[in-house]
Amino acid sequence: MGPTLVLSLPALSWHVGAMVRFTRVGLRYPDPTRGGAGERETLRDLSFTLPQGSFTWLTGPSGAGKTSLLRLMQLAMRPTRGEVEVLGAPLSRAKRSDLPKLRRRIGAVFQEFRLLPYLTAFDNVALPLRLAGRAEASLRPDVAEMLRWVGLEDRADALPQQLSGGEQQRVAIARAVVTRPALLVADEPTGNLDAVQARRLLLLLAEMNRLGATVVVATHSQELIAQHPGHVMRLEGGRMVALDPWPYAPVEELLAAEAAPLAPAGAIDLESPEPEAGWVEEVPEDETSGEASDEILSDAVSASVDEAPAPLSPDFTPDLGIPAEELAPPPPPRPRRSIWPSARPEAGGGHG
Ligand SMILES: Nc1ncnc2c1ncn2[C@@H]1O[C@H](COP(=O)(O)OP(=O)(O)OP(=O)(O)O)[C@@H](O)[C@H]1O
Repeated sequence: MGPTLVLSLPALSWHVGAMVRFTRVGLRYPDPTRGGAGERETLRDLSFTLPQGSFTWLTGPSGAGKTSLLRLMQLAMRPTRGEVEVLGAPLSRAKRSDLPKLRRRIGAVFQEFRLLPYLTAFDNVALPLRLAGRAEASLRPDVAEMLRWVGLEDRADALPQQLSGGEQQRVAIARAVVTRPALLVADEPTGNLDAVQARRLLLLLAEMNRLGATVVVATHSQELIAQHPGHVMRLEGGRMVALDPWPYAPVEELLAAEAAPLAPAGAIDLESPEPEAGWVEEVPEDETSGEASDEILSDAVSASVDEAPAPLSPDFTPDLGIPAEELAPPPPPRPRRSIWPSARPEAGGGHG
């Protein structure tokens, strides 16, 4: 037998491109009682790169800054200092008008589910596809497929208020992934789920990753982390204290970042009213009213669906120790257009 070439997947991933790059990022929330000046930095001096196609667990104690970090990755707010680059676009140079387009390629699941209360589960999941202009006939099977994946096929007609917290969370997850985002960020996505549903969700995230999405999941659950290989980034007090198993930013890059001048807080060149440091442009808590919410939601959750995708792999059977009877079988292959890509986009060389 000839010599075997062993490639480090993280190294390979690095060469195919960065999905997320933070360079000396700091975040300080404005304190309205102090004229907008923040009391303390929530995130401090974060520098790392997440390669395309990687799967990263984000962990750390409550208040460490995990949600804040995910919101920066989702482009829901800008940092107080440093540079955030997502999907190849440096936020400091992005125009405000560019942000919705970028955000459409990012799927996000946060602890507040932000479902539209007047839409059924089906319509909540279908919304980003409709906003992206998908024809009704083609989107219906995809939405049904997603609802099956999250185990809610028989609750498609229920309104959010008729669903349990865990069911609402699963609708939010289905909505985040139905658009096949290039980057998927999830904040405690199993927080309201029982063990079986949590494992099903993990299968879904793993499948998304296998199909090319870069996935970042914040969780307190070491049990969840142990169930799926991924890189582990640990935050404490807004600082990164552990990067396992490989350094996210090459040394040369960190050194270059040290030498480069930092963008001062507030210097980001966005069109129209300059936001305050920690500016947040996101879906409001109260989404009880119509069109305006839809418009905002379109930025928050919709994604372009301009490629002809293939179905979830029918032979997808990751071994997570789940009894077969606990899992509904993955949907059978169908000779139709579906939401899933046939190959990893842009040669994503992930791992996981
Ligand atoms: N909008 C905000 N305004 C002011 N301070 C905030 C805001 N959001 C978060 N913080 C503060 O920033 C710090 C980090 O919060 P964050 O939610 O990012 O942490 P976390 O690690 O996700 O916590 P948890 O695990 O409890 O969800 C906390 O001290 C929190 O109080």
